[in-house]
Amino acid sequence: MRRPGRAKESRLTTAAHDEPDPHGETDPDGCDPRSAPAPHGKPETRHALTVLGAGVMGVGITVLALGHGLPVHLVDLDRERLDRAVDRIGGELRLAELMGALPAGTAPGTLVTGTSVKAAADATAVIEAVTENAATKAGVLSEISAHIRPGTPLVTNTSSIPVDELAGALERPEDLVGTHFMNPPYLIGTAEVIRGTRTGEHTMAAVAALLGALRRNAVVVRDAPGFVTSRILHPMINDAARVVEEGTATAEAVDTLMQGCLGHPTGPLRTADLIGIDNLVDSLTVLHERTGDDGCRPSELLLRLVREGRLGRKSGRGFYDYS
Ligand SMILES: NC(=O)c1ccc[n+]([C@@H]2O[C@H](COP(=O)([O-])OP(=O)(O)OC[C@H]3O[C@@H](n4cnc5c(N)ncnc54)[C@H](O)[C@@H]3O)[C@@H](O)[C@H]2O)c1
Repeated sequence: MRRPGRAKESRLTTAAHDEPDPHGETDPDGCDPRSAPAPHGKPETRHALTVLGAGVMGVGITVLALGHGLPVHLVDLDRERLDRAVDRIGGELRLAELMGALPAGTAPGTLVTGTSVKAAADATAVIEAVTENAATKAGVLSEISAHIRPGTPLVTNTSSIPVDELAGALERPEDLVGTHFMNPPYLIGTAEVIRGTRTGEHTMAAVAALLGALRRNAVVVRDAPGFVTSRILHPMINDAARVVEEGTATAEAVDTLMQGCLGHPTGPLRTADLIGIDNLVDSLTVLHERTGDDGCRPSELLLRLVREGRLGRKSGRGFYDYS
């Protein structure tokens, strides 16, 4: 039951911008976060997230966390994207609440946005959801690890890049784990957790505690390109696009058959539009480069849609028109 006195429309309690730290190295209390002791034994019970990347997944993960009462510091390079993200987060929080996807009676967490990772010093976990590019991710993970306490879990939400590959860029590879939230994270109750060969026990315990606080069901898998879900789903969507490209059927016919005959919830091409076709092409490229599987080479149709700016729901048009 909802707590008395809390307005329904006030799920997004605060949307503030952080201030750049003029000294660059220390937190607001003047403590160097890197000298704090590493947490051992029990995982954190207090959660405060830093989410990197205010795109499709950064927004969705932020909604999930705020809706479960966790404070979030959302970081993106692009100030305009952050401003748009704040509007989308407000709308998606209301939608998630209407759909009964959030725990009733939980006061929403506080949202702060900013363009610098330095303000992440107090985070109990960092979730990275930046563009699916190994060099970009390695750079941003390595940068933020210098500003957080050793032992703070660094969670990459990569679709396909092996966790071990990203861990190679870090001084503390034991702090890195993969958690592949699906889109939208607040509606999909199961998350794939990828344990790299160097992921530490403390990180596994901390990510389990975090997913517990977010009421997600975790399935732990071994590290590999695309893990389980992307390794299966993304080549299947690529094949669906090839069927359209070859003129065998329209996108609508492919989706109707996959829904009606095979029980796919939306059809693979509607899923492509939900994922974002640019992100799908990036993920397929990662898979193709790392597995050599020709089924993962992005189809000409997907590449053309990206060239034309038809990125799916996020741009208003992909296989379908959302205008
Ligand atoms: N879209 C999906 O359905 C889906 C599902 C599961 C996992 N993923 C993965 O989640 C990650 C994010 O995907 P998305 O769809 O949200 O992408 P997106 O393109 O919508 O957003 C990426 C965001 O990252 C920001 N960014 C890029 N470099 C940055 C940096 N150095 N620091 C801070 N921000 C930076 C960009 O400005 C952009 O706002 C990718 O790794 C993707 O593969 C996506």
